[in-house]
Amino acid sequence: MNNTPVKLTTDHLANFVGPEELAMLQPMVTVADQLLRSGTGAGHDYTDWVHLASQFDSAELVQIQQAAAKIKNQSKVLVVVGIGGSYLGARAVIDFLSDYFNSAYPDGDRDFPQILFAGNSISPSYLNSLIKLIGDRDFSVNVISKSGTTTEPAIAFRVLKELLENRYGHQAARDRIYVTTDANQGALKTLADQQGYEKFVIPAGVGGRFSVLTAVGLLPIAAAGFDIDQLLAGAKEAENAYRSADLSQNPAYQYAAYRNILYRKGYTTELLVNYEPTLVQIGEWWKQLQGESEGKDGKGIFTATGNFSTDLHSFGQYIQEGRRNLFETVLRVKNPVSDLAVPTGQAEDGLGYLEGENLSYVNRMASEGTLLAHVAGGVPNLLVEIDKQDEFTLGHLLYFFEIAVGVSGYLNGVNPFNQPGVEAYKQNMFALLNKPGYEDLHQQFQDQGLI
Ligand SMILES: O=P(O)(O)OC[C@H]1O[C@](O)(CO)[C@@H](O)[C@@H]1O
Repeated sequence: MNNTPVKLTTDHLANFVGPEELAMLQPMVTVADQLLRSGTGAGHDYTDWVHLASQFDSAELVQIQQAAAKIKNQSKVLVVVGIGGSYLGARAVIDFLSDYFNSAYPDGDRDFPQILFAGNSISPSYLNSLIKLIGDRDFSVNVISKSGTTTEPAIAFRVLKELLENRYGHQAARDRIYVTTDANQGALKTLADQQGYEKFVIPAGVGGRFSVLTAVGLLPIAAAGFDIDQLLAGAKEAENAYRSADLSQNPAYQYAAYRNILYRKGYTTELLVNYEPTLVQIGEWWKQLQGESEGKDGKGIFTATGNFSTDLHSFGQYIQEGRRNLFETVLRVKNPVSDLAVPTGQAEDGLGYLEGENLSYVNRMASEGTLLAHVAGGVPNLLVEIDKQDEFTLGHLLYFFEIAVGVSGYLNGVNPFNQPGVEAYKQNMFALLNKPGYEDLHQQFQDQGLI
């Protein structure tokens, strides 16, 4: 267990959680584990992600690799169209593994297509800017939607499809469109069948927020030039590492259990904190994973992110001295991708004490200092440390959070695999837009003078 590339440290909880409290949760964790793994818990139809990596269909993997190679040959840009779980995982992985300014380099300096994301908002300015950025470069589109009916990606896809067809003609445009959707249903599936687009399947038993290790994430990640075999290998190792229901043997379950203990003590907001901007999108992925899985039935930890040390200069004051309902999970990279020393011989700036020190060391001391200050200020801290930023480690880390939230949801007595609350805004939006089928609500809004 100690050799895993993801390490959970809970020492800093000593002031907040008694030594016996974790053990007291063991019976509940055992039940939650059984619910999850035996397929008898609420939402059990959506738990196929538990064994995705170890049971991945090798023929599908080949299809993904071939499509990625084809995209590389045909295009300088791949636009990934999707929202929520249909883009957050790919974006998180690609950001985590990429050079910071990869996207800003000229095409000639990039070995793989530039990956752009669309359909994750309804902003017309964003879409116009994206089209401007594509310019006259060759591009392909991977449209991803499990339901095949989500409004945001559907609009973006319609726009980009038209752009492709205008540029390449109807026939050649088809060859640049890759569809990832449900195997049997949805408007996108129907369209893909009619038009003969290359199709990838989101397994029925895997919800959007758990789909990063399906074609949803793997095709864009492979197209960006990253090693999806290693990503899956890391997740597969994690399947094994976190299979025990025994809390003392399972750090992912410990994470779930400590969160539950803290939540019941009134620590109702969790910040996932990073000290490396390449982790920002991991935080975005994690927010959906946790938020949609746990925030229901009037319950659940509210999840947010802290991008440090940047945010220490914005809401750091609140964390240190504001309302005491926060806890932090610090996600730290032990060995950064590259290092840089503070230059020597410049006396005036007051940095003499740092001369020659590596920034990784300074960054680590910033994280240690912050952790000590926040704990002293009444903010419980958990630490999740990863060795390095590579595909294998990331695959392991993604699974760590997934399996933890599955158990965590059951511990809190909710169905971790549905998201009924997301429909509320959609209903209102459809009624306001006068979508067929929403006439009654449209009328109500009209009567209230809202439209
Ligand atoms: O893949 P789809 O069906 O377009 O859904 C995108 C996202 O929208 C949600 O269904 C919420 O509406 C998420 O759960 C999901 O990840």
